Amino acid sequence: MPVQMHAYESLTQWTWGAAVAISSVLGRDLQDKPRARLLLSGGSTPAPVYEALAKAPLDWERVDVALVDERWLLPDDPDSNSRLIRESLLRDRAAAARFESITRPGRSIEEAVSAANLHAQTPPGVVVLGMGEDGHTASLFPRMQNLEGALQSRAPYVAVDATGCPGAGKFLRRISLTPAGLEPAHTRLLLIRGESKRKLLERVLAGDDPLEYPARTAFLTPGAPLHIHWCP
Ligand SMILES: O=C1O[C@H](COP(=O)(O)O)[C@@H](O)[C@H](O)[C@H]1O
Repeated sequence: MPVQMHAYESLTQWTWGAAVAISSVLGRDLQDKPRARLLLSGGSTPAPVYEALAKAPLDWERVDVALVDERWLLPDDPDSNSRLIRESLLRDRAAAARFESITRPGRSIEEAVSAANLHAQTPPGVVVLGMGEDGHTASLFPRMQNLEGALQSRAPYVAVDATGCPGAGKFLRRISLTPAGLEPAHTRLLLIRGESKRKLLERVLAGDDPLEYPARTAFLTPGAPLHIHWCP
């Protein structure tokens, strides 16, 4: 299985280990190409890594930062993934990066998906994924209506309706990266913390049905190996 586990003893080691891993790949991309493209997840886990990454001595003006997924909220909403990334990453040196929010005032959800798909014509370099306690990744939730359609979509982003999925909380309408959007990335990371996610990860890695645990798309989708960064 194309999975590499990076287990750390502490939150500090995890934070810096993951941040250094991301920044070294971005640095290599910037040596080879005019611009580097980084896709980031939101949620409650990755902020410390983004804060550490913001200090990396990169030519951030040449880095495009975009979202793996977004809740159907305006980009300034405190619960939006955009806001999380603005506050945790787009500061210090990384303040110079170019950020693409998916949602915008006046944009319909269809327009937001089209805009995300337009941007996705430039393939991502690095994709940072998360995993919820229910085994979702991006905004692909177990038992979500038309999950199969999202998993098989040829579009990099789709709109989803997570009605009936407890893991989505009160954020039911969302826009999500699909496996087709993940596939072209040359580097994939999964950032997780805590014992319960470690146990869940064992179950996720032990099977091959993405409908049961959509987080399996992180390693089942053809392409780059998955680097899992975990700490207690
Ligand atoms: O809703 C979301 O959840 C996942 C996992 O989040 P976490 O709070 O369990 O770390 C996240 O990766 C995704 O971007 C977000 O929209």
